[in-house]
Amino acid sequence: MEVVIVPDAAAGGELVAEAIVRLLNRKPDALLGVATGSTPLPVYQALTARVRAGDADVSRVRIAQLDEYVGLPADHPESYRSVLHREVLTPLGIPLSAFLGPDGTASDVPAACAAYDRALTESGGVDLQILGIGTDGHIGFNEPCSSLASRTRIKTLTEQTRVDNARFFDGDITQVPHHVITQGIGTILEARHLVLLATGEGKADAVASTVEGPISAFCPASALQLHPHTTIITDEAAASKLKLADYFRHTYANKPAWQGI
Ligand SMILES: N[C@@H]1[C@@H](O)[C@H](O)[C@@H](COP(=O)(O)O)O[C@@H]1O
Repeated sequence: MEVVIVPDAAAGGELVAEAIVRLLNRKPDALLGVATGSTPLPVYQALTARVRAGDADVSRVRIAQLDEYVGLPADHPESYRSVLHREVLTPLGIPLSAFLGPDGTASDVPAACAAYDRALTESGGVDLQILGIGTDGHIGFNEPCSSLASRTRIKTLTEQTRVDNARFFDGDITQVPHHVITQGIGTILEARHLVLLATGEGKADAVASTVEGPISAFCPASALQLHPHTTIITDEAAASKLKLADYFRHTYANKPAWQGI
């Protein structure tokens, strides 16, 4: 697990955009796993700038969704499909035909979950998965005590996550769905490169548990310790509870630039 402490969210966005540019130059039809939430937005902005500057061609890239609310119509502005359309596909000029995601409106949700999990495998697997982290250590919508071997399935949100996400629903928690579809932790761990971003003091405990805590379903993101290629990118505030922060800084400062993340 590599931990990179960056001065601010914009620097983190540029670092991840650079990793995606390198990936696309090596594999133009890469499957890029994207997350919602406010943390990854600087990545999408930096990537859009790099693509517009001609550094990478996204005409063959494919995009995979991490999670989705159950029951929100697909065209609801806060369905994750709509959010990703707005924040990722439209700015990058990627057509919907290149987008893979679960159907949050399906009448048979377990079947929709299994179909999406299968589709990810059949499409060759995710090459680079962008992740945010919840204040309780969730990744995707795998809440604490999710099985570390879980596959894509329906989950129930904790009260804390619904409170955190109410800001996207005019601050009204009653509008935040209780149920979601999320790639499982086992599914997420199949991506070739996992890049988790965390910014702000509110994520400091979750980051410390993820990086330095025991591997435990109580902090779902700690499962990333099992993955051979995980990069954790944090700002100073989110890194503030890491005991090994100086070691991580030293390691990254002495890494050859050609190596990337
Ligand atoms: N399902 C999403 C997660 O994928 C995201 O990581 C988390 C944190 O969001 P933010 O980056 O806005 O703090 O929010 C939601 O719960």
